[in-house]
Amino acid sequence: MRNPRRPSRAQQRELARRLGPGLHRNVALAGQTSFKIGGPAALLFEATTAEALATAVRVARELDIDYFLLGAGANILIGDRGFAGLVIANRARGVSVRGTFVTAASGALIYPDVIDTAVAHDLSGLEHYVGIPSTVGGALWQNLHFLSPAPARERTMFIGEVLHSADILGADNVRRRVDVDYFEFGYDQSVLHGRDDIVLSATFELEPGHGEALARIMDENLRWRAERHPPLDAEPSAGSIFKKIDGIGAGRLIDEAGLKGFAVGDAQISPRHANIIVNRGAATAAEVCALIMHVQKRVEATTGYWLEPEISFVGGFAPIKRIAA
Ligand SMILES: NC(=O)C1=CN([C@@H]2O[C@H](COP(=O)(O)OP(=O)(O)OC[C@H]3O[C@@H](n4cnc5c(N)ncnc54)[C@H](OP(=O)(O)O)[C@@H]3O)[C@@H](O)[C@H]2O)C=CC1
Ligand SMILES: C=C(O[C@H]1[C@H](O)[C@@H](CO)O[C@H](OP(=O)(O)OP(=O)(O)OC[C@H]2O[C@@H](n3ccc(=O)[nH]c3=O)[C@H](O)[C@@H]2O)[C@@H]1NC(C)=O)C(=O)O
Repeated sequence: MRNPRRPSRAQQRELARRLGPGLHRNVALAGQTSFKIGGPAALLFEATTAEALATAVRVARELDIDYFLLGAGANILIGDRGFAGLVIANRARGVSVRGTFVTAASGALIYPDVIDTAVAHDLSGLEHYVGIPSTVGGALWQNLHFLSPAPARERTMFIGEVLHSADILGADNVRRRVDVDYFEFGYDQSVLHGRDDIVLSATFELEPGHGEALARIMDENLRWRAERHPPLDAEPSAGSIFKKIDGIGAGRLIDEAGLKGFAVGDAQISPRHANIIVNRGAATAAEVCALIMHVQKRVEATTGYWLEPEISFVGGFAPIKRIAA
């Protein structure tokens, strides 16, 4: 994304008039991301319903104000200079059940909001994604995935497999209902990457399940994550930093390059998982970027592969100090 522009006074006045309460100025963003990094938002609007979310996006577009839609902030790095435009924080979290269909507002957390509701109704299909920080909108954006249940764990399961339909605000500012095919899901991929559509709510079609079997899958998956990933509460991160290449995990390549534990300031390649950068306390976005560039060069030199970041970079970034190779 290009550096966002600061809205003029006239744009800010009109925005405040049309959005009313819920619009705040100069809001710290670091605490609203899983990385705990990044400067402030010049303007932030809290959307607590799908209607408020649609209105905020529509108004920002009509007033030509740069905006960013913030989900759980689990897959982004916000620059140290923050976001000079409007951040729309998606806090629309309602979830409802009708038969085997679960409908959730796009700001609902996959876990616990949606999974706990589904499991309480003995519905199966979403329990695989337990413990992953993501809103429903973020999950559709990236086609959230996890391994199939133990012991086989023979394939990757995708949230697109259980999506029935979604309500979106199209890039043309028109609300419509679309079915699963609209999203053109792939691995870490959906139509949303290339189109300015906003997911307002999603409906999942699940299967009747059994409480014990669902609980077993959730326990095993939580244990799998706890054994491999640094704990988010103690070691803030944005999950996997780099994409897989030709089915090869970036973690393996970074590990082979001998970079586990390597740090730039407080940004460190997790000693536990080489594809995760952890914030040891006061890491800046500039340090994370310097570390990312260092990893790219070292991995290319040792393996021939060029790693592409999997996370999104949001807002304004201070100049990055290069690390000597
Ligand atoms: N598999 C795993 O173990 C893990 C996976 N993740 C992934 O990280 C993401 C975390 O989601 P979350 O924290 O909520 O997202 P974020 O707040 O991190 O935003 C990430 C991107 O999602 C897009 N987005 C968010 N909400 C919507 C929406 N309602 N409609 C359209 N696009 C939206 C935005 O794209 P844009 O800029 O185009 O508006 C944004 O750039 C998920 O995709 C999840 O799959 C994260 C950690 C671990
Ligand atoms: C954590 C995320 O998603 C995760 C998701 O939770 C799990 C389970 O489905 O599969 C992927 O992780 P992953 O652990 O397979 O990540 P990769 O970095 O690709 O590493 C996998 C490979 O590297 C090896 N590996 C990993 C870490 C390490 O320190 N050393 C090492 O050798 C593993 O043994 C494995 O062979 C997703 N990551 C990506 C980039 O696809 C995320 O998106 O943020």
